[in-house]
Amino acid sequence: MVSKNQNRPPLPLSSSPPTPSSQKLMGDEVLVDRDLQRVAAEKMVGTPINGRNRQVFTVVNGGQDLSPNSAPPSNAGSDCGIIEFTREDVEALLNEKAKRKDRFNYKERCENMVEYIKRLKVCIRWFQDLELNYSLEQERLKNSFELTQQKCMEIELLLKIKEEELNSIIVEMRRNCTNLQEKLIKEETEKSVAVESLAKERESRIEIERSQTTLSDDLGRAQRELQSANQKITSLNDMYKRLQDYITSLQQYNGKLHTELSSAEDELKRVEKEKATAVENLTMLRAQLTLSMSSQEEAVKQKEALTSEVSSLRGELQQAREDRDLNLSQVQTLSSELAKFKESTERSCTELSTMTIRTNELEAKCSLQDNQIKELQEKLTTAENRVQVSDVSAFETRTEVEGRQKLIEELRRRLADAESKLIEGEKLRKKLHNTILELKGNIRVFCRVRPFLPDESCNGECKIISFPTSMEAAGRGIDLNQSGQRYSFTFDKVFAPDTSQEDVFVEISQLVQSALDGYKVCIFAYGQTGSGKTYTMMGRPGNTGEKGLIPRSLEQIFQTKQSLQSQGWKYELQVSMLEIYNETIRDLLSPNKSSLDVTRVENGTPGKQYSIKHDAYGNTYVSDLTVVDVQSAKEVAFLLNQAANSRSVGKTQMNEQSSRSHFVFTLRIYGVNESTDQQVQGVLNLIDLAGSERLSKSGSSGDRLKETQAINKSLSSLSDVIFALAKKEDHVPFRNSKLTYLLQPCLGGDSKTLMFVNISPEPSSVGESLCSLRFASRVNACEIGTPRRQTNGRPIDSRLSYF
Ligand SMILES: Nc1ncnc2c1ncn2[C@@H]1O[C@H](COP(=O)(O)OP(=O)(O)OP(=O)(O)O)[C@@H](O)[C@H]1O
Repeated sequence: MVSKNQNRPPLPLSSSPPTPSSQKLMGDEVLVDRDLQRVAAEKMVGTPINGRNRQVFTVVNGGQDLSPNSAPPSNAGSDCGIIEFTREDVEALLNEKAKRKDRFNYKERCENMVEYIKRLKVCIRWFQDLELNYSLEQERLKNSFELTQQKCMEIELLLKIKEEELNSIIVEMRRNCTNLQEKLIKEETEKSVAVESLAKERESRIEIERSQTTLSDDLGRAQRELQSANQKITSLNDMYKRLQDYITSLQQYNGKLHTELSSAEDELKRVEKEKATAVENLTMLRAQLTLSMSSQEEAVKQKEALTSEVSSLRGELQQAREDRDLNLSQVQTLSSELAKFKESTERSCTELSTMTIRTNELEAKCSLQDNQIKELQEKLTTAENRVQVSDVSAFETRTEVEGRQKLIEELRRRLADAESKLIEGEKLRKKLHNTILELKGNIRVFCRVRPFLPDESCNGECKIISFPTSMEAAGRGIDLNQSGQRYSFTFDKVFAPDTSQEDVFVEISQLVQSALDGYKVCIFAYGQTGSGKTYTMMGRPGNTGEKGLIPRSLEQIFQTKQSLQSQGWKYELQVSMLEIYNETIRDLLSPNKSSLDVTRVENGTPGKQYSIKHDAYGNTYVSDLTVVDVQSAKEVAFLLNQAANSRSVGKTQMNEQSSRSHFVFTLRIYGVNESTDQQVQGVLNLIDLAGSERLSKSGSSGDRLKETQAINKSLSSLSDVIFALAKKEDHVPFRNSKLTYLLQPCLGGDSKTLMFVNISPEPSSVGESLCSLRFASRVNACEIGTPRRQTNGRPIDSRLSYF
């Protein structure tokens, strides 16, 4: 019964209660048997307890089948080896019947019972061990159940989240589904439409097939055209390459110009140095020449004195010779007389002695005269020697003077050469500078400082403006001193207060010439009130020496027009003048004076409203503007006078006659060369802007205040445009004011533009001057593109074209 057999088959699952026979047989032990049987059955084989099967352990233990033989290992009988019981063993033990030979042999019966009890005890111990193992296993399973439950909860939570996610996905998908359904419906409608159109297309296809034949012919023709177009493309490509080469050569030319410029500058420096040395030499030679001239004059004087002395000595000598000859003849006469007397010695001794005395006297006189003659001859020789010496020295001086005169001539020639080279070099420098600027595409800026006016006084201490003298900055730099702080600026040219109107014009004459060559040229003057804008542009009325740029430009244009006639050029010139006053355009040449007053109402409608328009070719039009054909500078002068009388001027704190508007003078030039069939179309715009001062400075009120506000608005629009251009912004606010809209072609590209920034030297204007210089400096840095020459035909209605 007690078995050590491990391979014994496991106890079958059974919950059958102990048979009644065993109950009967066992008597009071039946209870024990039944309990043991139940406990063994329950604990060993997982018999349902309280009707519940312990199947759950199977699940908890990961699907491990909890078969009866999977019972925890038992230690039963560990003190006497491993004793294991099977169900049959236990049942056999419980069902074991007492073997009794003698029913009343209680001893035997007792022994049997003891034996049986022992076995039962072993079995019970086995059961107890088993129970202990089971309780341990139960504990372990409980723990793992809790763990699993926790995991379950987590999984449930995850599942919940997942479910929510899935729900939202489902909602989204449902929405998508609805959309798709809608799309489907739409597609279906489209499809039906498409089907319809397909039918139509089929019909049209038949139609097309019919026309295909025609098209095939066309295709053949088009292919031929394509071939010729391809040829054109090839030739255009060639041209493109040629243009590329041309650009490269232009770039090289530019580089060459740069090197030439630097070499010209070097040459200029060298020539300047040579000039300085030549001038120095010349001064030295001049001094020497004056010295030698004075010494020559002295020598000539000496020579004259000596000559007169020599002639007087010669006279004296002649006299002495004559005396001597006379004396000699007397001596001869006396000698002959002596001979006669000697012959007649006898005749008179007294006479002889007298005669001897006389002869002696005469001989003594003769020898005296001989001595005198000798003396005079000596004197003559000395005088002649001196004359010879002075002649030699005079000759020497003359040759020296001639040599020096030759040297002076040579130096003068070299100086003239150097000066002409200098002028040529300067011209070349200007030309190269112009070319570089044109290539750079910048707006050029000239700065002009006006002199102090008679009613303004300033001693050296309050000098706020100075001009640097260094080689690089000379003529181009200006320094402004504000409360001890120095601000330096450099422009294309800086004109000091003593620069004449003519000198200023010389600098812009080339630009004016460009207008005749077919360029759009725009020159405008910017600066605070009273800084000299009108003086620069128009000059001082009634003083021809102080004519401004506008009259001078026109004179030059008419002169050049005249001289170009011999080359076959014929020009037509048209003038228009307008002003922008309080953001309104006024036609200054309008024969109808009322048109100047835009606020005036005629026949129920207000005065003319001029509008600005730009076409695709960069031409600007001002509707209804008066354009006058002009033939001479005088005619223009007359028109300028007429316009000046119509201008809006007023008195401000800063200027007696202050321009309260922007004045725009336009000269349109249309040129044809009949011999070469060339055409050019240039425009010259000369603009005198209104003063740029702040309200506080202008001391304006009432109408003046309104004017100043309008001026400031348009000038600030101008600066906005300039800054937008400088920053290369996509949007440039040209339309913000009439002025900027009118100037759009000049500021936005195409044209050669020059700005004068006029500066007042007054210390009280230092703030305004600084603002003007800063603005001008930004303008100088502003790139507007490369100017283009306009050589096409005139616009359809050229009389409307403005810029
Ligand atoms: N370079 C100069 N040489 C001599 N006088 C000058 C010079 N520049 C300006 N002036 C004189 O200064 C005064 C003011 O000049 P102007 O009227 O030209 O200034 P403005 O800038 O046009 O002023 P506004 O904006 O008020 O019209 C005038 O009397 C003018 O003759």
